[in-house]
Amino acid sequence: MRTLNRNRPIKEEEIWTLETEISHAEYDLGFIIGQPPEAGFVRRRIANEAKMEVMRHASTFLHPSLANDNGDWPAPEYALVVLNQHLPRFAPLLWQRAKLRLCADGGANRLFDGMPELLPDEDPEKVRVRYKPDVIKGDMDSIRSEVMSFYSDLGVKIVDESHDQDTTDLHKCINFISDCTAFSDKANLRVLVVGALGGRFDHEIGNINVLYRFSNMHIILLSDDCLIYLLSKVCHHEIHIQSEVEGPHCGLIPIGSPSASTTTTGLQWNLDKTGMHFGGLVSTSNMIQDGLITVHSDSDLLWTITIRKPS
Ligand SMILES: Nc1ncnc2c1ncn2[C@@H]1O[C@H](COP(=O)(O)OP(=O)(O)OP(=O)(O)O)[C@@H](O)[C@H]1O
Ligand SMILES: Cc1ncc(C[n+]2csc(CCO)c2C)c(N)n1
Repeated sequence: MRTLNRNRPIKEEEIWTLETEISHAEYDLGFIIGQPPEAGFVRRRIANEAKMEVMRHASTFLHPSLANDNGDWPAPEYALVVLNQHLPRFAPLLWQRAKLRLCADGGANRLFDGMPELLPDEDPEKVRVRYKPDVIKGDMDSIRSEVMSFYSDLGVKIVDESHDQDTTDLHKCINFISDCTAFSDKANLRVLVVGALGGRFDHEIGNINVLYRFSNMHIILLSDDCLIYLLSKVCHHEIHIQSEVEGPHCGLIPIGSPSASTTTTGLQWNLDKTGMHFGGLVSTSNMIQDGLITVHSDSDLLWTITIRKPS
């Protein structure tokens, strides 16, 4: 291979040749055994893709008996954030699974009012004491005073950040979880956010923005009807469908930036190195066809899937 003379500018055709030589070297090293000898830069991309990590996703937290069953992979740990919207019917299940529980400001009202409604056979006061959050955090303009007093009397940590009017209450809660040392391995932490979808569109977009702002964390936004999370372009993704609790409708949305190439398997309408952008193709009303969905893309994508209603 030639060496470059760094004292003179490199011409475009020379870069191309250099790329091809690098690709040949990688090809010879066996990164891409079996690939046809196409143009060098194509081989190099394939080589890079072959080295990408696979991230595995499974909504076992919604399954009544499977919360920690993640196959051969390490069991996930959960944190729960309750937002200021109607509490979903599966909130008690997620609560039981979570190691850390937060309410974002008015989310505390929803917990206070909603848990006794979801458990109507029990004494409301006992339910409220049992479902006591670890932290209530936000700018505190929505929590009712009696709710604040009730939880502070129980020793709940209350973090008033009313001085910050530039980040949302959800953002403030995720900051708390991000700084929390209670989790042994943040890579196995899943942050479940209930009440995140439906309702006010600006809030929904603010919640989705938090997925991008904290793209190094695994945050799952939930409503009664569906869940969404971000599939980062730096990994290949395996989504293990929990068909008793989720599906069949799903979508892949290039919300942050367009994708020039996305490839999927396991869907009714798969993509094969297909581009997606707003104003062009976005994958909505797609359907699960297989228990395993794979996705790889040159762009971050939102994955969404419906949550089944109890029959
Ligand atoms: N209608 C809604 N749709 C989606 N998310 C919501 C909705 N209402 C509230 N939230 C979420 O719950 C969090 C707490 O909401 P709350 O009503 O207590 O405060 P807010 O003053 O409306 O929100 P913020 O202070 O974050 O702007 C919000 O940060 C947001 O993430
Ligand atoms: C450009 C811009 N738009 C809106 C807000 C207002 N805002 C954003 S997040 C938030 C919630 C605080 O809990 C509020 C009031 C801002 N600061 N900057």
